Amino acid sequence: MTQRVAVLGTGKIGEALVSGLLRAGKSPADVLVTARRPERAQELRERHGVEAVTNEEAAKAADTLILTVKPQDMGTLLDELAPAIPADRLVISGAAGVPTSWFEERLAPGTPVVRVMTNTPVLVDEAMSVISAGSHATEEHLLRTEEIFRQVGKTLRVPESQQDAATALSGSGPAYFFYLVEAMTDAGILLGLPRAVAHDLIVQAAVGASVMLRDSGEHPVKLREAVTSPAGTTISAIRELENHGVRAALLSALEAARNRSQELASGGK
Ligand SMILES: NC(=O)C1=CN([C@@H]2O[C@H](COP(=O)(O)OP(=O)(O)OC[C@H]3O[C@@H](n4cnc5c(N)ncnc54)[C@H](OP(=O)(O)O)[C@@H]3O)[C@@H](O)[C@H]2O)C=CC1
Ligand SMILES: O=C(O)[C@@H]1CCC=N1
Repeated sequence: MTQRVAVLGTGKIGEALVSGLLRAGKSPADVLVTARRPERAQELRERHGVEAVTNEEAAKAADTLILTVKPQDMGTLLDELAPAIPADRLVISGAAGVPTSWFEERLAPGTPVVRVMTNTPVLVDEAMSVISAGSHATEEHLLRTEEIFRQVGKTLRVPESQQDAATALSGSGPAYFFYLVEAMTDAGILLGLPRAVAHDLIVQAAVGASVMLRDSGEHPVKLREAVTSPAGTTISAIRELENHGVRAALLSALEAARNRSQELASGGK
């Protein structure tokens, strides 16, 4: 990877990506960042040894521009940036909801745009980055995008029509697991365990279950059945989950996340 990459709007996801690229061996000289507050720019310089520049300077100096501001801030960023972006730059949007056509309408004709939905496991090189091409993005642009995001985990190409669903499952996905761990740790407290013990037990159960899901090749139903003994403890818990409509709640929750992603299509509020 010899090209220069700029991350514009280096917040949580942008910084996680920068740190991942540097961990993977990219030279700090080939990574530019932008921030809207001077103290944030200074923090990024000190933490990562990268150059913090203005959005306009980034657009001139980098071949690949990765936009990681919030969807609601994308309009302001594009107003400032669009006139400064040469049409040969690859523009990658990391924002939820906003379609590639929205960028294409604002950028010079023919500018290649790729939409990527990654997730916070970028921080531990276990991200899933879901990638879709805009109408001017070629195979070369997709390969360049995959090369960047492969440094921090897995990548998957999907048609852009699937991006809002992918955002609901994968972009937001880690939050659901953190929420479950938090709730199950509380349950441990209810059962009289010290918080630290409850936390360690649930986190290790989550890690073990995740590795089995990824590596065993077994369907999750089979894995769950193997835990569920006749007249045992697990089925007693599962009955309560079913009584409380947890499966239905998950269907509704992910549908709501998909719907919210659709609402963000125009940099929604
Ligand atoms: N968090 C997540 O799990 C995921 C987030 N995303 C997407 O990533 C994007 C960023 O999310 P996240 O990292 O959580 O948000 P953050 O608010 O942490 O990061 C956005 C950053 O952009 C900065 N910013 C805003 N406007 C400008 C501008 N005009 N010029 C320069 N910098 C600017 C903000 O500055 P300031 O610090 O001053 O607010 C902030 O630091 C969103 O579009 C989101 O949809 C995608 C996948 C997962
Ligand atoms: O909650 C959000 O809108 C962002 C996008 C996916 C994960 N976090």
